[in-house]
Amino acid sequence: MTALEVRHLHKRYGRHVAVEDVSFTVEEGEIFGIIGPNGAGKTTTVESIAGLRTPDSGSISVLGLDPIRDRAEVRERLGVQLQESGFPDAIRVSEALELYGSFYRNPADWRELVELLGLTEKRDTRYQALSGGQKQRLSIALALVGSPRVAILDELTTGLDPQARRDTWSLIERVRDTGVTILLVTHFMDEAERLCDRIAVIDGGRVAAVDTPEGLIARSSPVRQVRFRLSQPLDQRVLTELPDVIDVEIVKGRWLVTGRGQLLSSVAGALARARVVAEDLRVDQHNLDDAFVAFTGRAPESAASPEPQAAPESPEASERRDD
Ligand SMILES: Nc1ncnc2c1ncn2[C@@H]1O[C@H](COP(=O)(O)OP(=O)(O)OP(=O)(O)O)[C@@H](O)[C@H]1O
Repeated sequence: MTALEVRHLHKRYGRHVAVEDVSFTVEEGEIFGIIGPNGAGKTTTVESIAGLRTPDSGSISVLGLDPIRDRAEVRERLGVQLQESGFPDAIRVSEALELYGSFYRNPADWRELVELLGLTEKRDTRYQALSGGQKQRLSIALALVGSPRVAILDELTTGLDPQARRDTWSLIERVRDTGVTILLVTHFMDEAERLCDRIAVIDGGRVAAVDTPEGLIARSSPVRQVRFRLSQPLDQRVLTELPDVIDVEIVKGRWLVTGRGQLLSSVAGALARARVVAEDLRVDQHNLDDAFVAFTGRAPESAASPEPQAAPESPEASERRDD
């Protein structure tokens, strides 16, 4: 079943067009990523899905509901962790979870949530005394406290150290395993590649591509290279005549084979048939950073902000912030 459907979303702030034309669908149970340069319209898109912005045109469906018209129902089914939401310093972890839980018809058992998120020992700790990683985990717990079927996570691991980021990724996979569909906005290509089933690349308020991480990488760069040395001489035609091979070069005894498709297995098969052994074999791997550059013309902005401030929108705070 389709969890989210965005069709031709268009949103402007005054005369400035933030989202020109964005369409995508997210299936239930997916972790769906949104990546793109600063100012591309990612946050405006997810805030529109959450009912915090009113689109100028286009349509949005959240589990078959309209975020503006069916606001109360959508709020019950959609958990939101957005960028730069404030949270009172003195509130304790358990108090925050109980308070937020009280806003929903079917709140999750917050004790189970603190356990899922590794915060059991911090349940009586005040917000101001939590580390960046613990604040982030609390903000995820708060986004999940209403037992949502869909969760929006915006800049999930910005400001976290590498270990805390990896811990958060495992946690998100555990949350998905409980059946929650996740829409993830991220600046980190490693995060998107590791977590997302599919990704939309948004650039200049439009969708540049939607695909699996592997699909985006392959589409952005169908050409691959294999490098190796050979212990015995080999007639170059053994490789140049392979259908996947575009070019073969030998530089200082090192073979460099450029090609498409299943290049590595084609080359390995040909070498095995010729009974020569490749040494020091390397495959030049493209990754999502390369795909990002190919689709947007810019390098990904992955600089983390020093102080994570994320906390989810409370239902009160999430009154529509329309301009
Ligand atoms: N409330 C607002 N009023 C006016 N312009 C806005 C407002 N919010 C965002 N914008 C502008 O709309 C465009 C899209 O912003 P948005 O925050 O959706 O992009 P983004 O892709 O999430 O960017 P980032 O990665 O930097 O968070 C930007 O040019 C931004 O400056």
